[in-house]
Amino acid sequence: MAKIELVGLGHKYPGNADYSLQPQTMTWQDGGAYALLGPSGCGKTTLLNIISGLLIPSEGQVLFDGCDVTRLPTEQRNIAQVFQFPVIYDTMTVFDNLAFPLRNRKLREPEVKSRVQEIAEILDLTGDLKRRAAGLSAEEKQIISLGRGLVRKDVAAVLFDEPLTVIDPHVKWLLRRQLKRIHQQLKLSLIYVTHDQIEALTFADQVVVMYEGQVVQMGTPQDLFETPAHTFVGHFIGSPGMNLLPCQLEGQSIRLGTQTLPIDSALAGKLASIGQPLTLGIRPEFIQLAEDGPTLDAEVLRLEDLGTVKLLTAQLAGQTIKIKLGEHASVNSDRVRLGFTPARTMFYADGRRVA
Ligand SMILES: Nc1ncnc2c1ncn2[C@@H]1O[C@H](COP(=O)(O)OP(=O)(O)OP(=O)(O)O)[C@@H](O)[C@H]1O
Repeated sequence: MAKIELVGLGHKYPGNADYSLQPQTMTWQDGGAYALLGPSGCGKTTLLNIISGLLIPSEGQVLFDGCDVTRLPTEQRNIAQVFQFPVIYDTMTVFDNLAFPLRNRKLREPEVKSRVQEIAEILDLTGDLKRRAAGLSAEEKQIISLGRGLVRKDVAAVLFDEPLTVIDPHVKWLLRRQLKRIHQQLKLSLIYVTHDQIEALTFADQVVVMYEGQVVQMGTPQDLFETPAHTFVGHFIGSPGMNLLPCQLEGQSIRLGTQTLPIDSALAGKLASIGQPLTLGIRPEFIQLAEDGPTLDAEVLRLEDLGTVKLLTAQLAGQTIKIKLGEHASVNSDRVRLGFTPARTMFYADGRRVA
């Protein structure tokens, strides 16, 4: 396993004026389970291909444990890859498919056997080891592809590119949990590309969120939920995402339309130094119906019962705002007073969190 460093790494495809990957520097720790998450076109595949060696970046370097591998071909990087669709040998048995990467590295047969058995057990393939791969479904073949990716202990990293695309939703859920267990047991460095936030949040210790060619936040699922570093993270993570409301600083208060919300003097001082248009960000989970204390008045648009929670949609300062309430909450008027939890109220300027 290796520590992976990206140093001033950026990429422009030939003929493109703009960066598909904005120049950036970051470190991916040895043994970490990382998910690379972002919408279509944000640059995930470009970054993964640079790490795997399929693409040479137009600038910057990739280091594996301090060694510059930027221009090394994939075969010389000592990585394993799992793609969207199965890559296995139909004529071989499941055992031989799993053993292939180990035999290729000239491991001794007793070691091959014990490692294949270990992986087969985790992926629930023990009963299938003697079967020929040709007779298996696409889903079963993809599980073997996962096993082939995970079977070597000596790889710098295992890279997954949307590996569960062909898998049925129920099995997907089980596999995500198994992958997490494999990571805990085997301590492999895993990088998992996905555009699905549930997949990223259940699999990874660290989620790397990409937006318009930039990593806008690398953090635990809890960090992304509680302190989004960018409005995109606030909006993209969570269901529904963070409420984002344009606002102005006015002395010791925040102005939202015709209403004001008092803030403490340290925060006011910090925001005064920003000198740019501000956006207040608050998750639907951190707004309450309030009777006293600082509140904001909002017009009720609708209240939906989602089973374990109720979702209130309201209008505040010309903006639609979402509030998650308890399952027994009721709203008996067309106006409500809302309290914002101060510690969960974030401020952004030009997309970035400033307080
Ligand atoms: N070979 C290429 N030549 C020119 N531009 C490219 C090439 N490959 C990707 N791009 C552009 O680079 C940007 C990032 O693409 P990339 O495929 O890395 O995004 P992605 O996040 O992986 O998207 P998806 O989830 O759809 O695969 C996009 O604007 C895309 O159009």
